[in-house]
Amino acid sequence: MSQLSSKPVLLVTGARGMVGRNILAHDAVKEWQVHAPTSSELNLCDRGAIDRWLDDHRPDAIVHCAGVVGGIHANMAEPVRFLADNTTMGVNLVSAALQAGIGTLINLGSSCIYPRDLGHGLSEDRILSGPLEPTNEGYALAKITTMRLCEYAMRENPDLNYKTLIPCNLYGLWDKFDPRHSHLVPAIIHKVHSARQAGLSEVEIWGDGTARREFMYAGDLADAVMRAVADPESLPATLNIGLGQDHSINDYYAIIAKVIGWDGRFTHDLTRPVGMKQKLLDVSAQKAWGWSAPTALEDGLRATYEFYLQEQSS
Ligand SMILES: NC(=O)C1=CN([C@@H]2O[C@H](COP(=O)(O)OP(=O)(O)OC[C@H]3O[C@@H](n4cnc5c(N)ncnc54)[C@H](OP(=O)(O)O)[C@@H]3O)[C@@H](O)[C@H]2O)C=CC1
Ligand SMILES: C[C@H]1O[C@H](OP(=O)(O)OP(=O)(O)OC[C@H]2O[C@@H](n3cnc4c(=O)[nH]c(N)nc43)[C@H](O)[C@@H]2O)[C@@H](O)[C@@H](O)C1=O
Repeated sequence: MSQLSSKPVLLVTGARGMVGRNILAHDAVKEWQVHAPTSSELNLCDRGAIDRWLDDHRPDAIVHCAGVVGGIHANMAEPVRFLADNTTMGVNLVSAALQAGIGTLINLGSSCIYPRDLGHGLSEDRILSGPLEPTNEGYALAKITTMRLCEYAMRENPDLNYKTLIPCNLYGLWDKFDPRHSHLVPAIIHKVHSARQAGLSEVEIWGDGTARREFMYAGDLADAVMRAVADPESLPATLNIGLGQDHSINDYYAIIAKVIGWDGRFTHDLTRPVGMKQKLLDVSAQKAWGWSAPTALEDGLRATYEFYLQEQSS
């Protein structure tokens, strides 16, 4: 507990990113004295910098949102960086937290850590039960390494709460709309909006559009994270955070076109990578934890498009 205030001290890494900014916008942060250093203020690839930061600020809890993150195109373009930087950040932070005696760390995994061929019913016990999806294998290996390090730390010291939340795909305010880095939803928003502005009647879909994805509103994940960090004892070591339902890529394009008000046609570029055909999380453990995501897809998409328009006009 910091001497300056009666509130517990919380470190949020990656706080300038989509999940981090949604966490900072969450009402529950007022219960904490929050520190949200940028990567230039605290480079998680520098273990010494983390040791010094933790010694100076003595946080009571850490939420780890930092990472090299991007869609299928970004993962395929930079496998070395996705593996090396994400592994280094995760191992540095968990090891430094251990050494500094930090009791609570909420780590963010990703549904891409599941075997590529399971499709649905992805329950936490299925991790490492089969080969990974090649298009994001490096990123998945980094996520699995950090998750396992948290579990091993708790095995050695049962008083620790180093817990991993495994979110499905995410979209929302402060997402990345640059096609070089974006995931599906921000990519569709950018492409369909640009087509409407340019008076184009066609938008191209990568692949045949039959792959399926489970996209959760990032503001809802932030709610799950803030509940987790306030009561880490209530969590299992690893917990899926998902919706329990998914849509096809074609559906996402059609729904977003309706939200934007564009009624053109779609074409399919079959030369583009499609990644996992499906990765629908099993949310039984999440239900037992007593949480579910409240935001309906169309409402979340509308809020995200409004944010995109504001960003475009600023
Ligand atoms: N987006 C998604 O669909 C999903 C994301 N996740 C996970 O959620 C977490 C957050 O993702 P998201 O918000 O989308 O990611 P973003 O790319 O939006 O944000 C990641 C942040 O990480 C920070 N960062 C990168 N490198 C370093 C470094 N060396 N040292 C310190 N900070 C660094 C960046 O900070 P700065 O801006 O200061 O450089 C950046 O803001 C990640 O762990 C991701 O794997 C899980 C499932 C789905
Ligand atoms: C979040 C999680 O999952 C990520 O993997 P992903 O789900 O495959 O990422 P994605 O959102 O970029 O693609 C979703 C699907 O959509 C199709 N698709 C169609 N048209 C566009 C399009 O225009 N852009 C993109 N990006 N995809 C498109 C695309 O072909 C694919 O089938 C990891 O990178 C990693 O970040 C991770 O942990």
